[in-house]
Amino acid sequence: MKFLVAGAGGVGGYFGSRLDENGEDVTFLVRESRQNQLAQSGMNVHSIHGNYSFTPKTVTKTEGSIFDVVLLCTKSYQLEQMLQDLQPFIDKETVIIPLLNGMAHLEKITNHFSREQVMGGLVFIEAYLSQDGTVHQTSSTHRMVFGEWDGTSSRRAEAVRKAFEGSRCEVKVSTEIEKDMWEKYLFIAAMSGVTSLFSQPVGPIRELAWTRGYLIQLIKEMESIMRKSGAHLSSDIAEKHMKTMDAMKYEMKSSMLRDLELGKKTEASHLQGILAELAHAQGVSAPCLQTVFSNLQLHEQGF
Ligand SMILES: NC(=O)C1=CN([C@@H]2O[C@H](COP(=O)(O)OP(=O)(O)OC[C@H]3O[C@@H](n4cnc5c(N)ncnc54)[C@H](OP(=O)(O)O)[C@@H]3O)[C@@H](O)[C@H]2O)C=CC1
Ligand SMILES: CC(C)(CO)C(=O)C(=O)O
Repeated sequence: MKFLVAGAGGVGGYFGSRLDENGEDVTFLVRESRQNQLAQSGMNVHSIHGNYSFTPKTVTKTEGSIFDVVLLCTKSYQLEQMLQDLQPFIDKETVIIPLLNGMAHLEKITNHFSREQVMGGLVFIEAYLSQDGTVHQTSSTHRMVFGEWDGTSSRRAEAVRKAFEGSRCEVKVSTEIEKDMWEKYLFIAAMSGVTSLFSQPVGPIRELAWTRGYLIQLIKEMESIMRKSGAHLSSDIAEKHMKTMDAMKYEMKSSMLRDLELGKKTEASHLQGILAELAHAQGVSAPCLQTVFSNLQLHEQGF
């Protein structure tokens, strides 16, 4: 099975490297500057689950050949360019597994290719690239979840699962991938929202009564907006997410907060922005969400 990892950043670099370490045929679709960096220094993963370094196979958008599976690992604001760049590597048998946070990317991908070619996917991990191109992986959780929209256990899903079997990361096929994605979306939109608003990791926020209360209210607002839009979420999802945040390491940051600290663009429109639009369309007031999103918009405008 030939894997193409589209985007060799934190997520793509980590899961692609674990596949390579597991003896699979992995190639990274990168831009020229990352290709040069990888040719010179190799792919280096520094992880609490074990380091791994190797010389990866890379391609740029001009060097097309067909792949069996694409792990799509860009930021949401890079997606449209990536979908165009991916075209030469994909035929109708290729399966695409997007690992982005959120939900809004799905329509763009299925419009560009087709719904049959796309499975649902998500990751729970803290991973990022440092300046020298090293992939740092710092969370105890390093899980990828994916699956068919109708929940069936297809041959292609099983083949992907098998490729990861025995690797150092955790990979699971879900029978409810759409629900899993909405639930992760709720989690990350709230967690990235509060960590960015208060410029703090999750620890101090969950421990101060006022900020904890704010986080709980934000989750409730977002949950209600999602349910009104037709999302199926577990009845106790808010409590489950608070439990997860309580169990996270004190210093755990969202990738959005890390991006803000580096003055980088964020996925705010894709995560909180879409929810703010839905709230507006539903005619509901969502003051915590609006504050979180306004904060992110001000950052994007350079304030
Ligand atoms: N990092 C994390 O811990 C987690 C991230 N996620 C989600 O995963 C997704 C990816 O995040 P993350 O890995 O952190 O992002 P990164 O910015 O670390 O990685 C994205 C990579 O994609 C590359 N890229 C973008 N467009 C192209 C293109 N057209 N051709 C080739 N390469 C391209 C970028 O390269 P370049 O530098 O050249 O732009 C970059 O290396 C996001 O949606 C995020 O929300 C989910 C859970 C955890
Ligand atoms: C919170 C975390 C690390 C959990 O996977 C995440 O999804 C992100 O920061 O984008």
